[in-house]
Amino acid sequence: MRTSIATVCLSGALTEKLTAAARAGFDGVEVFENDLLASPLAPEEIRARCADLGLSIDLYQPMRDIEAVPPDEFRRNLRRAEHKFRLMERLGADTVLVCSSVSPLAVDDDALAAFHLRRLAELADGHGIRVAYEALAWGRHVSTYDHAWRIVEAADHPALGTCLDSFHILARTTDPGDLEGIAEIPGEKIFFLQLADAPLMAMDVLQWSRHYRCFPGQGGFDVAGLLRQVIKAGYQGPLSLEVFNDVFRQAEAGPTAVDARRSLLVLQESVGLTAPPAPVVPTGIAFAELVSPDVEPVSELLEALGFTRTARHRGKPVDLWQQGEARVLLNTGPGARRDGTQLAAVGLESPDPAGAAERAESLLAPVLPRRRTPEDVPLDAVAAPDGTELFFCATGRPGLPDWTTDFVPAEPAEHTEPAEPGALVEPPASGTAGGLHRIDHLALTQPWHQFDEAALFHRSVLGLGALDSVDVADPYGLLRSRAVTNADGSVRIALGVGPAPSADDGDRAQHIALATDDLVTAARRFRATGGRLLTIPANYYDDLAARYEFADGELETFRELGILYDRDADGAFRHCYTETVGRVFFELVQRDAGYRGYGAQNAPVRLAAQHVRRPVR
Ligand SMILES: O=C(O)c1ccc(O)c(O)c1
Ligand SMILES: [Mg+2]
Repeated sequence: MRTSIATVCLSGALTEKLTAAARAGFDGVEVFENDLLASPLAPEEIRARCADLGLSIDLYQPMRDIEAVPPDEFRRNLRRAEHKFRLMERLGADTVLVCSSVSPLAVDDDALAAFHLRRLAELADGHGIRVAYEALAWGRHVSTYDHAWRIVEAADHPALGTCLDSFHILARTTDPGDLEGIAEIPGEKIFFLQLADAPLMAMDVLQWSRHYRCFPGQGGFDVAGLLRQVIKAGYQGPLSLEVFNDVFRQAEAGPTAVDARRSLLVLQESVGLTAPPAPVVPTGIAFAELVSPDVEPVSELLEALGFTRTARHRGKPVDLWQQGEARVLLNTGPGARRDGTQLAAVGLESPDPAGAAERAESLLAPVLPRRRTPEDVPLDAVAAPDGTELFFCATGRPGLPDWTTDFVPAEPAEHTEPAEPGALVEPPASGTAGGLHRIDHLALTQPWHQFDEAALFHRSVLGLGALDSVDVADPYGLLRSRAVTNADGSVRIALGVGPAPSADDGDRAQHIALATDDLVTAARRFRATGGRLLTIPANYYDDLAARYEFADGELETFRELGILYDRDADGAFRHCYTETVGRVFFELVQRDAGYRGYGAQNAPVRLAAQHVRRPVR
């Protein structure tokens, strides 16, 4: 089906919006009246610009407060409509959206509403224009799709149909039975379909609609269930996104348009309209790559954690540090000097790296060059919305490109023969010196305007499942966090976001959580080798003592080492934190098999402790 996007979804001037929509691959747009009014371009010029960009103008909107008003008012409305129809002819738009009236002048009289809409449709017809009547969820007398349809049916004019908007429908009902009436509407009388999702919130519906809509798949509505009914009805028009959202209004139009189109691609797949390459769910974290201009502090930290530098890239200043199954690449190449120490890339162990990349590409993930230098093993990689490079890896699996073959053992120094594929998969002789054996999870703080996009990206592109988002109090704002994981928890990524645009985007913290079976021993070893753990206030431990019972001496040990504790119905979680280098710190975690969380309960205390250690700017 054709895809379309309302100009109100995107930031910027009309021409910027149109360019962004076209670049993201939309077929058409809904032109919002305000965007046209504010544009220096004449309607003919807008029409030409759209044509140049390959965009159709699928809808002009909105027209308000037309129907069921006193005769004088209606006469004025027709005059207004005549103006707009002439404008639409110049624009080359053949469908206009009419919202159900919110005017205090409107009366509760369906027959009158039908009569007025019929008169409007007759006038529109003379200009070759169709009228699509939409029930606003807060309409004065008409606020449901079935009511709007009854009026359209009664008006009985070929140039009059209805517009369905998933927000207005799903904001008013969560009962799938209430959607079944949609399939009863003749498909050709559904003139337009607007799609939006929204987080489930208990608030005034108009405010909810105007500020919190999001793209399908980013909220809590069953947009797919609604779309199935619309398809069942025989609807043939475009799938159009209409999202009013305070964040998207500020964010750059280009990336927002891509996020929007990805959401539609995923929605179309979910109802069986399209069949892109299936997701290939990652089965583990092959490596985390840090780039850093400060080799020494990072190396010292890795050493104190018990990592061993086992290999070096044969062509670049990239070292492989290993401990058990935990692998950290430390890249000190030219790119490293730009932004300080940060987590720049993640290797995801993939059953089918090429298939994973095809899936990602089909969902508009930027594909990265397969080789960083001509000698490198060709690896499939894409960029996540925050710029993190995701490599789809096959570590030591014959027949597939193996990233470890680009590395040669670090010792002895003169040894430069390329290693056999898989040669580095075995833990080095040092084994798990620090008692840490794998990466438990990665935590990536997203740019403030990309949180919803990031969650949708990781779910749809990587096939990970998303947990509910949680709010976490930071001393200087409220953070949101949402984890995405695979089924067995061998891949866990905690996506986070700050409260507002950060003054310095480089502040976005990232961390690597390393798993241990014995946190107390691991923490002691870390300290004994010169590592510094984040200090946690005594008040926290007094509170723990009130909430849980501990074995003799356990709480005192936690207090001494700065270990935080949480539990859910299925198990306990013990964790502590290293100091931060650049944007990056490490977490040491001991997770009982059943525990599913990330210690969010403790995050406010941890965040406050990290602020104490960092100079306030
Ligand atoms: O919030 C509004 O006024 C408004 C306008 C046009 C629409 O299509 C809509 O769904 C809402
Ligand atoms: Mg709408």
